[in-house]
Amino acid sequence: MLRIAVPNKGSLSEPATTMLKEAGYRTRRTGRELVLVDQDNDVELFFLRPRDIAVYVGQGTVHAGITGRDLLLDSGVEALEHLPLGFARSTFRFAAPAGTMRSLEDVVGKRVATSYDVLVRNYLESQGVQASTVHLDGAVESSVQLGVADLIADVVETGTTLRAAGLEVFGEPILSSEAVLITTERYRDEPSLATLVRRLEGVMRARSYVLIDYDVRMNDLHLATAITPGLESPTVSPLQNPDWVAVRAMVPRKDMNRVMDELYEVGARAILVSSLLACRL
Ligand SMILES: Nc1ncnc2c1ncn2[C@@H]1O[C@H](COP(=O)(O)OP(=O)(O)OP(=O)(O)O)[C@@H](O)[C@H]1O
Ligand SMILES: O=P(O)(O)OC[C@H]1O[C@H](OP(=O)(O)OP(=O)(O)O)[C@H](O)[C@@H]1O
Ligand SMILES: [Mg+2]
Repeated sequence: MLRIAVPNKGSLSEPATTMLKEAGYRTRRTGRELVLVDQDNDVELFFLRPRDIAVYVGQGTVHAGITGRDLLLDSGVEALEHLPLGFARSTFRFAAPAGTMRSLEDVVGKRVATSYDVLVRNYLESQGVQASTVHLDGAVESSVQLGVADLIADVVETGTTLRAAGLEVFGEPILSSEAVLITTERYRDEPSLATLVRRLEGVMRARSYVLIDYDVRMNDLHLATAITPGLESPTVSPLQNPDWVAVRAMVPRKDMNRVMDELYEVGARAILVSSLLACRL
């Protein structure tokens, strides 16, 4: 039975559970359930702290897990990033009181507060910068004002937390992070893991594509299908009126409105867009 570690708290927890649910797995009924056996899918889900997931996976006690790329790198564990999952996207950055620091050179000899000490120390070392780190569990943004550090290195999504603390990012991003499915060399080729991966990929595809249907005059078909080439080739079906055909194709969700405008321009009508529930391509 495939054992999968799932974040039980924090920013990763809810989207990870939603994604597994969309991939057809059972979800826990209460936040207190620690283990869930999903007999139908032959998997066991372990709800663990996001920070600990790389450790469990690295030890081989679970076959795979969902965590953040930043947490994986900070764990120092030799687990593999198997599949990026496209949610909980963030950057990991240095920040200091507005206007005080511009580049990495300004970090030399300073105290950097962070919850990700290993990640930060490795980065500083790779850049040849000598500085010390101060470990804090969270709310790192307050550390400068409270005098325990000169700058911070932390997760930044919208930047709202930084601004509220009077801080400003500087220098290059240390890392771009998102949720990732991790495993180890030992289990990477397990068939049951491949099934999980295919299902998660199916969810991501279903989220990033929409299905578009429209009718178009036979004479304009080549113009319309050039706009919606689909993945392999669009489906073209006859209509009762022999001058018209119906077309169905997949379109990237982000392009949906532009594609509808362009189709309308070339004479397509009855343009319908629907969401996909799941897909296997
Ligand atoms: N605002 C955010 N936007 C996107 N991802 C985030 C955000 N905050 C944290 N993350 C991601 O969540 C993971 C951190 O997990 P963590 O358990 O620390 O979540 P959390 O929301 O910080 O919860 P808590 O602080 O309550 O433990 C990291 O991969 C991090 O990049
Ligand atoms: O750029 P923003 O959109 O403001 O998001 C980034 C903030 O979100 C996370 O904090 P969280 O709420 O998890 O609190 P924590 O510091 O206690 O982990 C992260 O540690 C940043 O503080
Ligand atoms: Mg946090």
